[in-house]
Amino acid sequence: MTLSKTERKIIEDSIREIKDFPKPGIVFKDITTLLSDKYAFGVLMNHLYQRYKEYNLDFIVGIDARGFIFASALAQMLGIGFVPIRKHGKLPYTTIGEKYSLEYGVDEVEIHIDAFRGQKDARVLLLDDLIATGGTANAAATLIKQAGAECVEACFVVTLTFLDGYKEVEKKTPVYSIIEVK
Ligand SMILES: O=P(O)(O)OC[C@H]1O[C@H](OP(=O)(O)OP(=O)(O)O)[C@H](O)[C@@H]1O
Ligand SMILES: Nc1ncnc2[nH]cnc12
Repeated sequence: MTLSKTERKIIEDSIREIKDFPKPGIVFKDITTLLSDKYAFGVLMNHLYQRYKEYNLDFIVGIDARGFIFASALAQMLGIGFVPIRKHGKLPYTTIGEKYSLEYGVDEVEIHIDAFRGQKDARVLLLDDLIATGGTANAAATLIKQAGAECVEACFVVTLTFLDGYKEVEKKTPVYSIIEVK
């Protein structure tokens, strides 16, 4: 299920760019303007539905916080479960954690140990709004495996291809990007 040039442009044009946020030199891709545009959000979610309905998925995993929006919506459309990967200290039950590098220092994401409800080799899609350095997505893919599931693909609405983050994730799992920023 391919996305037409027109559909891709509708999605691309709906994402606002904020220069120098959160710090000088960063061009922040603001997806709030995509979400509030019912047409663009619909084009995106319909494309994701058409693509992933054939994947025989069991769960969609979303990453805290922007990833939750797309992942939970898609899980409902596909009629399957949603699983959150959260920043350290936010999940209430027993967790597995994975540290990753940021520009300065380290951070950690976590998943509930029973996130996939005991289902052996559950087929999982990892979905996030954006991949930059790949630290977050890499850690998330590791956690999915450690929690006993198979990450069949990692999908990003926006991939910053001028950074190599996505290449690291591709070593573990296929990567699918809607918008590539060169
Ligand atoms: O590829 P990376 O360099 O790891 O960066 C990508 C991550 O950064 C953003 O989340 P952020 O941590 O800013 O959290 P938020 O969704 O709560 O804003 C984005 O939503 C990704 O999850
Ligand atoms: N340029 C960017 N825009 C939005 N979210 C980001 N997360 C990391 N880099 C980002």
